[in-house]
Parts: sequence; C-alpha cells; structure tokens
Amino acid sequence: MQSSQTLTFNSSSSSSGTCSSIVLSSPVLQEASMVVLAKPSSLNQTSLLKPQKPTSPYNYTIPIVDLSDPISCPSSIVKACEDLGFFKVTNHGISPSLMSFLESEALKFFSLPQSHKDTAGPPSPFGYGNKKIGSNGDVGWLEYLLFNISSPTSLPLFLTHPSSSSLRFALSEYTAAMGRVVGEVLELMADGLKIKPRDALSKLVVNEESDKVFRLNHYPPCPLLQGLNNCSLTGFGEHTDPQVLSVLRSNNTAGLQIALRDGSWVGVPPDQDSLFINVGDTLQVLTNGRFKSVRHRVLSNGLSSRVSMIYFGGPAPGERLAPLPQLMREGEQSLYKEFTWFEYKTSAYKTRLADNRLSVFEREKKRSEKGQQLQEKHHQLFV
Ligand SMILES: C=C1C[C@]23C[C@@]1(O)CC[C@H]2[C@@]12CC[C@H](O)[C@@](C)(C(=O)O1)[C@H]2[C@@H]3C(=O)O
Ligand SMILES: O=C(O)CCC(=O)C(=O)O
Ligand SMILES: [Fe+2]
Repeated sequence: MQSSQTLTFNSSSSSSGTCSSIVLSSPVLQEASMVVLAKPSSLNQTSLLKPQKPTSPYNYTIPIVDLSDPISCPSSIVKACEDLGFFKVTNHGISPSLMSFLESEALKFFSLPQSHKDTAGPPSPFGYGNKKIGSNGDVGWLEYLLFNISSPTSLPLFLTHPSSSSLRFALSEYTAAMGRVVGEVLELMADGLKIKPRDALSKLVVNEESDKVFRLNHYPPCPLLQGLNNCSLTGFGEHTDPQVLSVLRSNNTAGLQIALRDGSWVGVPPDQDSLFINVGDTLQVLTNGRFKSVRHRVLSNGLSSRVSMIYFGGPAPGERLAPLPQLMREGEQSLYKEFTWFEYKTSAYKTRLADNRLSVFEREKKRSEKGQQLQEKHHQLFV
C-alpha cells in the first residue's frame, strides 16, 4: 500500500483564496517527511490532495445534446442518460451575458472580506459555507452560497440588503431561466422515452411547491500547490445529486470529473457557453434504474479559480416517488420502496457526501428473483 506524507499549509494570503490548512498526500512527497508550514487548523487531518493518474483527463467524449435540433434531441437525451447519466447541452438559449453577469456578481461576493462573507453563514443548510460541505464532516477546497429558491421569503437576509441588489437580480433572472431549461429537457426526455403526458416528468420540478435549490461554488487557486506535479486538490468530493436533474454552468476552469459505469473517472472539458446536466437519484427512481444518477466530483490543480453555478430541480416535499407506471414493462417490479421527497431529504441530510443515498429505499429482492440471479451467475461462470 502506498504511504502518504503530510504537508500542512496556509494560503490565506492568496488574493482570492480563503482556504487555510490542508493535508497533502502525493507521490511527489513520498521522499519528504512531515512538513508543517502553518499552524494546523481543524481541517488539517483531512486529506484533500489526491495523486493524479498520469492519463489524459479528456479521453472520453461527453455526449452533446443540441437543443436547437428537435428531431435528434429526445433520443440523444435518453441515450446519454442510459449510458452515463450526464450530457452537455448546446444552443440552450440562455444569453452568455446573463451567465457572465451572475458569474461576476458571484465573484464580487466571494472577493468580500472573510468576516463579511461569514455573516451570510454558516449554511444550515442554506447560506454561505467555507470548506465544510453538509453537516456530517465533509470538506472541500471551496467556498459557496447555497440558496433555497422555492419561495422568495426563504432568501437569506444578506440578499435583501441594497448592496446585494445586483446579485439578487442576477440570481432571480438566471434561476428562472434554469427552471425553463429543466422543464424543456424533461419534456424532450419524455418524448424520447415515448411516455405520455409530455409533462409526466417536468411537472414534478416546475410547480410552485417543487424544491428548487441553487448553488454558487468558488474554488480558489491554491498557490502553494503550484509546482507540485501529479497532485490535485479535492474541491468537491465524489457524490450523486439527490434531485431529478441538476444543470451546471462553470467558467472555463477545468476540474469537474464524472464516473463512467466501470467506475473510472473522466474529466469534463470546461465550456462556459454550454450547460451540463446530471441525472439525479430521483430520476433514477422514476425510471426504475434505467437512468443512473451520475457520480461526479471536482478536483482542482490549484492554478486558477473555478466558479460554478448549479440549479438543482427537485420535487415538492410531499411528492410520492416511485417508478413511472408508463415506463414499467409487463411484470417489472419496482426496485424501490415508495417514499416522499421529504423522507428522502431527511435521510439524505444524515449521510456523508460519497454515500449511496438510495440504498435505504431499495426493495429487498424477492427469493425467486435472488434465485434467478444466482442461477444466471452460475450459468455465466460454468457454461
Ligand atoms: C454532505 C451533504 C451535502 C449535501 C447534503 C449532504 O448531507 C448529502 C447530499 C449533499 C448534496 C450534494 C448535491 C448538492 O450540492 C446539495 C445541495 C444537495 O442537494 O445534496 C448537497 C448538500 C449540501 O451541500 O447541503
Ligand atoms: O462545482 C462543480 O462543478 C460541481 C459541484 C457539485 O457537484 C455540486 O455542487 O453538487
Ligand atoms: Fe453535484
């Protein structure tokens, strides 16, 4: 087993960075003994640094769905969701100026003094967060703003201040546009799945009560990492998104990776003009596992700042979630016990980022199904 050494450092002097201490474990440091450059902080036991495999991060072609091509869209959406649970959307109609306006407003916020930003946190679960993700011990090299955009009254206090009016305006324009994109993609998906009504999926996430969450992530550069080859920093650890669909837009800084079905990781080339869609756990349930929620993470090389904005389209708290009957073949059993979105969220918030949040809702396989599976395995092995 590979041993790892520890380097704890402080980068609080970086112009845009606010992260303090992390621990490195890398092949580069194999020969080094423990080097402590700064006073350890509460996060110094967390290994955020990963040795990088020397393969090209872009050795896989991400499926592209061109929204201006209504003929090919439905089937290409379904294929991408079956193969990967992830795709890139072009010609989505969102103006580049709206995307860059929100990006610059987000950067303005993240450039404020730490003490100012801290007044908008800690996230519980909404608000400003720094390095800590969720409340169960996950950490990453990032700071973020998390908003519940389902109801205007749940916006954080700092956004109601006149000095935040541009950010508030950018957020409201952008999230409204994202709501329309999610609705359109889900209708095209229903067309591709050949199910009726067309809004069978979209109606879950576009109504008044739907649970809509929005996230602005800022991954600051990490100057002390520069020059360390083959190392990367965990910005956001691996996970699946809980909702139906998530729509991500980032600046042109790399870092996002997705897991293929065989568990290998591939880098997603950044493209600030496009949107990236993740299948979430809920869509996996609605399709009875035909679509899988995609595991993804953000690793950064510490060189430049990454800004991402993600819209998470979820159902209403009381919505009962089960595979859509229109998608079930004759005799097909649901893989999941029925549950409400409220029940799923309550359970999800007790989990760590990397956990499989659907496992508690999986149905126990019937004896006959288990027997059948064993027989199939036996057949594959010995025939
Ligand atoms: C560790 C956690 C953070 C998270 C809530 C959770 O307990 C497990 C799911 C996490 C996640 C991942 C996708 C989204 O970024 C997020 C907002 C969500 O809905 O589920 C986060 C949650 C969070 O950051 O609060
Ligand atoms: O910042 C990114 O690019 C991805 C972040 C993410 O997966 C999330 O916030 O759920
Ligand atoms: Fe995510």
